[in-house]
Amino acid sequence: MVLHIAGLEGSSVATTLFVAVVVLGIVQKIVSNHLYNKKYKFPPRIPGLPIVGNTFQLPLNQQGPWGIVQAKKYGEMFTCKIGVNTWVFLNSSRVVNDLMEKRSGIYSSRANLPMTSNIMSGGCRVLLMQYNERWRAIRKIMHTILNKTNSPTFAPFQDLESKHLIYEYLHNADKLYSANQRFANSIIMSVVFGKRMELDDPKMIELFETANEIIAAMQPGASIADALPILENLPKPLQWWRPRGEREFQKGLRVYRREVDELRAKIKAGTAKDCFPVQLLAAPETAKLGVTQMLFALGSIMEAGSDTSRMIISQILAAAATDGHWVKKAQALLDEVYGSNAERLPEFSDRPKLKYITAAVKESFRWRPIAEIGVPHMLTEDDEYEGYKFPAGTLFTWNSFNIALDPTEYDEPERFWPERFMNKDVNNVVKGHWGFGPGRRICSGYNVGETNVWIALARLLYCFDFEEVPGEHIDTFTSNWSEYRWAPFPVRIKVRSPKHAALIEREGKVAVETNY
Ligand code: HEM
Repeated sequence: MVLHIAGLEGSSVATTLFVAVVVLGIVQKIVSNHLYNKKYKFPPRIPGLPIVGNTFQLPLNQQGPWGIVQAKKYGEMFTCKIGVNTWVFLNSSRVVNDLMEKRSGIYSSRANLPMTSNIMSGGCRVLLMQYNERWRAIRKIMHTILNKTNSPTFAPFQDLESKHLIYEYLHNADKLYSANQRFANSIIMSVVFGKRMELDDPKMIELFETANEIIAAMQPGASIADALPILENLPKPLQWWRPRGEREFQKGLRVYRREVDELRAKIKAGTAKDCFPVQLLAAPETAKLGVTQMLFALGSIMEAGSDTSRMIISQILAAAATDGHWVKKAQALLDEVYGSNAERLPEFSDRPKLKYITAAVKESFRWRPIAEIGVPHMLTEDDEYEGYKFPAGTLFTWNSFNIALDPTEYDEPERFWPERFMNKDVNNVVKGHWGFGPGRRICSGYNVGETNVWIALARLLYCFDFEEVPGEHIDTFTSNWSEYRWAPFPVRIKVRSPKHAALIEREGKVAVETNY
């Protein structure tokens, strides 16, 4: 027997080891499941298959509509099993508020993702980190860049880039998806690295590719190692998913490091000001956390800061083209403040007079949430709620699409209807919707995201009308907002008058020609 094993090919040994690990895992799971079911009590479960549970029932795309169907069937909460994890979906604001918001001290960690977090991100991507000291240190650093008191740092870049944006809409309307990307990316690159981005810049495309790789890998069932973390105990050479993960990690690191190196070279040549990354990399925290961690912190800001704002702007265009009633109202208000003969562009300083625009921006965070079924948070201690008993390690997510489109939560929820946010909380960016997530894991960049979208929307609506292309209806439930290589939907854009066109030329040209 010993001789026989010694004589086997390497691949047979791998298979034997793999089968042994899986069988051991299954036996262990059956025993622990029995004890677990006796001790804990969960909301209704979606029936699934043995071992894999509901892993392959959750679609990779269009998860929002799936979440709605399940919530209709099972009520305010339901449970499913994805990989080895138990997920509880929270389907109303009431339960999200009670658990993920009010008890966020214990509802704020993340699942163990051996592939996506440990290998592809080297454990350094803030979005995927467990709730621990490292996460706190990185959130603190991000806060110093992204907090509201830093708005004056962002405002001049948002002003410049949104002028550039309307210029692109006037001259390159067929590439507006690319213009939206450039706008969002260039703001964050200007603040963090002191440089602007060009339309279709290959470096920007590479950044979007890195971000998209991670989002795809995070989807439940996308990676066997994340679905069955026990596989991470296999010897490294037998982890067949590892080389791909390590390649992705190196690619991300190269993309982030390139920006820092470029900046350092400019500083050495005296062509750039000292700015945030250089101070950060020289700071004592960096020595503690390591250079790779700091590069990933900067990378996360670049990725998260660009992708989200451009998707929301895309959604607003779709909302404007498919339902013009709110556009007319917004344009009437903009005309009241700036005149209908296009003498000057909307400005941040007029925000108090433009509450309807602020409400429209809030509505864009609610309307078709980009994190369709939320982003799961892991419970770190056993907890009890309304007769249920949850063990530490359970994942909780806010069923975002379902809540946003539930008529018991919002009147006429399918409509893009800014009026719903015309109340005393209009200026509270996060109140009244879950677009930025709940509790302590709430999006770090919501102030920057909100102001990006605000200035873009005010200027786009003042200057342009948006219409559907005849015969090509935009389906706002199924459009792929994350598409960055081509337009996610067809839309017709018309400048409102020759005077508006002249204003865009005047202001936009200067912006396009500004270089630093
Ligand atoms: C404009 C629209 C934006 C939307 C709709 C959005 C949405 C979200 C959501 C849903 C999460 C997950 C929250 C959770 O797990 O509870 C998140 C996390 C995050 N967002 Fe945003 N975001 C936006 C803009 C931004 C911007 C502009 C930045 C940075 C410049 C940013 C940086 C981050 C980071 C770093 C995290 C990870 C937080 C953590 O896990 O601790 N986001 N965002």
